[in-house]
Amino acid sequence: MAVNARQSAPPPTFLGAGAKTRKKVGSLCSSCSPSFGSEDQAPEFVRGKLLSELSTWGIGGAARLFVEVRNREQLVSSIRHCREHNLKFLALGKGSNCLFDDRGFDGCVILSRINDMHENGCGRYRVGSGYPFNLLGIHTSKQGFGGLEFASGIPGTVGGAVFMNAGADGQETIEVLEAVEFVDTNGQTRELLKKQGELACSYRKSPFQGMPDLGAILSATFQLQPCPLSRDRQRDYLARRKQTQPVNERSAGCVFRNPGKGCQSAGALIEAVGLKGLRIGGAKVSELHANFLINTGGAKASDVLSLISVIKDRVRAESGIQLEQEVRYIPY
Ligand SMILES: NC(=O)C1=CN([C@@H]2O[C@H](COP(=O)(O)OP(=O)(O)OC[C@H]3O[C@@H](n4cnc5c(N)ncnc54)[C@H](OP(=O)(O)O)[C@@H]3O)[C@@H](O)[C@H]2O)C=CC1
Ligand SMILES: C=C(O[C@H]1[C@H](O)[C@@H](CO)O[C@H](OP(=O)(O)OP(=O)(O)OC[C@H]2O[C@@H](n3ccc(=O)[nH]c3=O)[C@H](O)[C@@H]2O)[C@@H]1NC(C)=O)C(=O)O
Repeated sequence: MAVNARQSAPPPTFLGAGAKTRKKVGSLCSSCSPSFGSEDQAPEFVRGKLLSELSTWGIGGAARLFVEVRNREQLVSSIRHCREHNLKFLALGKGSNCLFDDRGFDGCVILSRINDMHENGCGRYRVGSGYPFNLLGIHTSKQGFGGLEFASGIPGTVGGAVFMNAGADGQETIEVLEAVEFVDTNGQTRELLKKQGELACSYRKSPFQGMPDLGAILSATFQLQPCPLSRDRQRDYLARRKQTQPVNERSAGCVFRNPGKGCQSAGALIEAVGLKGLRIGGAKVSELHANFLINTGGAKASDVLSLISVIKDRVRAESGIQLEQEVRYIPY
């Protein structure tokens, strides 16, 4: 699935010539960063950041512009800045579900590192979009609250998990999600509430995918229930994951969605057509779990895309099933 970055438009003129090296190009202009307490808090835009450093696959060329935001004001201001300069942008978490193009991204990558957490002691957690999802799974399970045990092995952020409606081990993010706060492309903050029916999700789908005026997710509120078995369950899920998935290799988790009821899982289908271990360039189908494609070193996005194409063709030819990608390909 190719992803359209938000607000496709010509690059801004203030950037000057593209640089190969990481180089600061300046902070937000004063007209679009009204709410900072001090200059020190203004996010710094960096030119030429290598996206291979920001994706679990370790693949991708340079971003035209990159900014890391650590609080809501910085995120809102960064989005307003992109809008004012007609700059396309995308929001990024841990890059565990993205395939960046070998040429990079001709826009601004906004990395959320908004890590605040507020808990009420009764299973309600309001967490910033950059909070690591795996840590949230461990933290909540240790505190005896159930519902996010599955998260402890997921290498993404809260923002990415909400956006993808992450799931594993029979649990899904939506089941315990109460509210999501986001900023739209005009820089306005808004909230969607589950009790109002505004968070309808299905398998790996959330209302945020395809939302035309989504800027970026700011925070999510989860309501969990007391569960004495939560910590044991979380440990069991993690142990099983380590046995069945190549967790120590460079991947982006499962590449294909499972086809659905009555069908085998995508991994089983790929194994059945004999493609485990198939290699194109530096990319390889995992020997442990065939729905994982590994960067064995120096893999290009084009290697991964070729492997995806071969897998789809072979599975369709031999089983009649059309596999669909779960990972998001981000074109230049
Ligand atoms: N079940 C499993 O074992 C695994 C699951 N995963 C899944 O992948 C997810 C990836 O998380 P993560 O690595 O953080 O995501 P990524 O950084 O890979 O981003 C994936 C997409 O999510 C969107 N996104 C990320 N953060 C935000 C945000 N703050 N606001 C709005 N959109 C956002 C972006 O959409 P856009 O491009 O439109 O801006 C982006 O393309 C996990 O949470 C999980 O769902 C990954 C690995 C293993
Ligand atoms: C990895 C991801 O999520 C994973 C999640 O971690 C696990 C655990 O709950 O369940 C899903 O995998 P999955 O359907 O392959 O689950 P598994 O339990 O590993 O395998 C299902 C069945 O397929 C078989 N299988 C799996 C892989 C393989 O190479 N060969 C094979 O035969 C397994 O033996 C099992 O009988 C999610 N994948 C999808 C696409 O839904 C991800 O989202 O990135």
